[in-house]
Amino acid sequence: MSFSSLPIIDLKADESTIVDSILNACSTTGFFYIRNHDLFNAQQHMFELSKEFFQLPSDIKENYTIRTDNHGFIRRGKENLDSANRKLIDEKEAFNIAQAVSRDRLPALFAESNNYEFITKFYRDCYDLCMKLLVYIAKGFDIDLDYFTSKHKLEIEPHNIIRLLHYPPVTERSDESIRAGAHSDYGSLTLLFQHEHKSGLEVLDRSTNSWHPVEPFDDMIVVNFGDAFEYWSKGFIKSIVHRVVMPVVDSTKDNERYSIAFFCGPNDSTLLTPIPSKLILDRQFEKDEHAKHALDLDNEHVLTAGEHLAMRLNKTYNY
Ligand SMILES: O=C(O)CCC(=O)C(=O)O
Ligand SMILES: [Fe+2]
Repeated sequence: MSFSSLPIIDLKADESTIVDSILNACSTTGFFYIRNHDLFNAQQHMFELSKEFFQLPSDIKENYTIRTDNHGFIRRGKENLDSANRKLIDEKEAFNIAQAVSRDRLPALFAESNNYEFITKFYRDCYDLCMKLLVYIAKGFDIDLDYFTSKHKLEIEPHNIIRLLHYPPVTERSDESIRAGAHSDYGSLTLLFQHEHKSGLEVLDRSTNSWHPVEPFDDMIVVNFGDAFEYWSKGFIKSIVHRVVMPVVDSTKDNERYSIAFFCGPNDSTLLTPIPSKLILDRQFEKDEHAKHALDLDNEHVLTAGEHLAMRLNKTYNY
């Protein structure tokens, strides 16, 4: 398994194969594809809704501007995912849908009964898939099977976000912009749905400082680990740095891109302390440049997932 051919995990394989291959992905790339999931039709419908939403006039979209609860619309130019590089502006717009948000915080398109019901079900399916993966990961680390799932309780305060992303067409390429700046995700797991085979996503191999493209297979979900796992595993699992680069401009090819991310995050009070696994018992946390920048490792006080999330969001948005 390597960055030039990211691991593919087949959810229809037998359990021990899945557990072994996820553990292998954990210790190598931190990014993998999953195949044979049941979300393809739902994902296509979610993309249709997303396209309809982003076609609305800006003033309507801006009625739902993001607030500190991380729910709402993020206009083009508002977000800078690479908080270490303030000059690069992200050429994208996004809509974050917080779980269990009240209907009046949703645009009419998403609040409409059938669509609301559909989005609620899509949410639940993405959450359930993440919980399934968390059980496999716990098995791989030989710890209690509910070790991770018990930190993602829906009835406390769910920290899951569906994020619809739209990267508008590009007619001129500029070195001053990027589609999504280099960053790691802040929670535990991310599911990323790609669409119409539009590429641009790249992952960083932190050991060699080299970028590798992630091929867009629409029928496979890309999964990556977020910062919580780097803390929990003392860096055995890396929260992988990724970005979306500008497309090559070719007037014969449409380069508009849509993607959808499902960010799964632990409950606020979850401690970011090492998991009780023999696999990492004697491990020393490697503090490379990214870990120093994104994680608060020199602090004596043990961070909670809520504190970490607040710190990362503050660096990303200026509300
Ligand atoms: O659009 C993509 O492919 C990636 C988006 C992403 O990494 C993010 O929003 O965190
Ligand atoms: Fe990301």
